[in-house]
Amino acid sequence: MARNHFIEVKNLVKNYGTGNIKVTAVDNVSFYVDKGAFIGIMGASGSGKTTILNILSTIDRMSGGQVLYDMADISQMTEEELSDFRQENLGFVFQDYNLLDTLSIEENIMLPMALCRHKTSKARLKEEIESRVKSISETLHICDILSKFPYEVSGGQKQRAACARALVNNPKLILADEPTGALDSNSSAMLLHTLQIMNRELGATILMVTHDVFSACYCEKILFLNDGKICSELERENMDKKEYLNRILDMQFKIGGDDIYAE
Ligand SMILES: Nc1ncnc2c1ncn2[C@@H]1O[C@H](COP(=O)(O)OP(=O)(O)OP(=O)(O)O)[C@@H](O)[C@H]1O
Repeated sequence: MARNHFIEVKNLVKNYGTGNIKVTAVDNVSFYVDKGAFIGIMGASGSGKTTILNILSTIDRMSGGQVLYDMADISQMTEEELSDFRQENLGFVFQDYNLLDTLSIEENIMLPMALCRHKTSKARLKEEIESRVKSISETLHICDILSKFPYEVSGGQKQRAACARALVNNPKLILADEPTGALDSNSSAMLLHTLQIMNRELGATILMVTHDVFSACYCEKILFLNDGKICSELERENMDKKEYLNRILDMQFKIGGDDIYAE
């Protein structure tokens, strides 16, 4: 069944600085993300991956072009509208988890819902929050650590808690920036599996920046960036994992993405 374009990025430009010190971090980039897709962005350091993610997350403003979410142009929104938009539509997973050490895991997960300006009554909101935290924690297998504090749990558990927090508001889009960057291989695999559950079972659209080919294998499509431009795209289609992995490695080698072939 055909899916709707959920995000449309049209001729996106981002410049930092001015005059002689102007850096074009994103140079006329266009792409789309379908509802329910799991898309990866890869490219060498400095190629503009995080800048694109920051613009899509509305944290950073674009210099030119358009970003449409379900046809709504975010460049036309006021700060207040952007803040509501973020809270209602987006979930974030970063490399460094961003959990607050003074709150328990459960309180960390609840935070976005508590901050959301809900129209429901306080009693109803409490009920809603508790049932949502319970169901997400079950899905992500973290029920047994809810009362602990972030410093009392492992990196992988922290990252799953961060995923739960990203998902608690039922966001339409999860933006993940190097989510496995600080994890060992077991925790990485668990986190990627978690993202897959978010995508397949909970219906979230995912856009993930990664340097890691094994993480990229989880994406149905990968955009490769070079010097602020999309230089190539790769879709998994019917490829098996090994073939997909090899194609990603080849593409990285071609664009000089990482020193994976270095001696
Ligand atoms: N706030 C800023 N001010 C000036 N230049 C910036 C700023 N942020 C990013 N840049 C520049 O924009 C370019 C793209 O940076 P960006 O962080 O998006 O790359 P990246 O692909 O995410 O890199 P990495 O993989 O190392 O995180 C780089 O040349 C970077 O130096």
